[in-house]
Amino acid sequence: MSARVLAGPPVAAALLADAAARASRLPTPPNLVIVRVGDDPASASYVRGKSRKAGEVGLRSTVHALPETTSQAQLLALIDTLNRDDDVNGILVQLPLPPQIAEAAVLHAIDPRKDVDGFHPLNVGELWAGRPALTPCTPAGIMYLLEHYGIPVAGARAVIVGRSHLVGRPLAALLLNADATVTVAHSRTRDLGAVTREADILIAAAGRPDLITPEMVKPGATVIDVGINRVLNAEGKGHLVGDVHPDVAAVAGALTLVPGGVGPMTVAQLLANTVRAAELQHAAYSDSAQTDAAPTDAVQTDLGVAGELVR
Ligand SMILES: Nc1nc(=O)c2c([nH]1)NC[C@@H]1CN(c3ccc(C(=O)N[C@@H](CCC(=O)O)C(=O)O)cc3)C=[N+]21
Repeated sequence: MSARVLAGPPVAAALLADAAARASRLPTPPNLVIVRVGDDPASASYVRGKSRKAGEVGLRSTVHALPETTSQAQLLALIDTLNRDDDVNGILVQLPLPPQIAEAAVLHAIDPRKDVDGFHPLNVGELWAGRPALTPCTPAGIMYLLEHYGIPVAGARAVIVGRSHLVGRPLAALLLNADATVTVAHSRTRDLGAVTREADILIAAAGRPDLITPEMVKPGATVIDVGINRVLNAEGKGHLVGDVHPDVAAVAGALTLVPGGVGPMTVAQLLANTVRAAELQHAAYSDSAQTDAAPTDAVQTDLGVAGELVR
């Protein structure tokens, strides 16, 4: 292997340390609520990881594990309760959802100020308008990783393979906002290799093992592997592989591995987003407490109320 390995865990640790420091400056530890529907073991395992990390950096977190048979109305009712609860700063509904629940209805229902996944259409729109507030965790984590390792983005040719709402689309917006020249390729792209060979930064986010082979990579390029594919090895044991063939390491200048690359960044960014959401909520409340405060004798009362709501 000749490529430099862009390891995720140490960078995730830096992001988490920053989130923990910011959390400690808030009047109360930020509170993340994770909702998971059904019993997909992978989902359960990711959610456990997110919740454990939250505790490690001084955040509060609660997991609601709902049965596979949960109706859309039941899930929307829970989201409504969480939206109204001032003690909840962030809400994440783990995807995918069972077929009786329309994903779009759920993502529309989450209060955009508590949308730590950045999937609400308001946050998606702000991102594409270049005014991001809460941005999707995997793409934001990738941007942090690139910056941490000093990979130049402005002016670079970036090619993303995959156009999902979780990764490909929002990452295209973030790279564009950071002045890259962005191409989004997908399953219908003609001559994929010709497109990917243009990339200074190649992002594989298609969910297909070994999709990116060495001849598809420009020598010296940075390759970011977002694939999370569970495959069986010769002994029938399950393990995790990305979308990038291992031999790409001989051609690329730098690359991430799976596991140990983008995954840990996703979790760290989720907690950073939760702290960000809490900061924005507290700031919005202090602003309105200042502007709404009536002069003279009413001030004391308003501050008292503020003190109570902010906790
Ligand atoms: N609303 C929502 N938001 C998400 O952010 C979201 C989601 N739904 N659904 C599923 C995907 C997947 N995802 C991962 C998070 C961490 C790792 C991770 O930590 N991976 C470790 C290995 C974990 C292992 O060994 O299983 C690594 O790559 O090193 C992977 C995948 C978040 N997702």
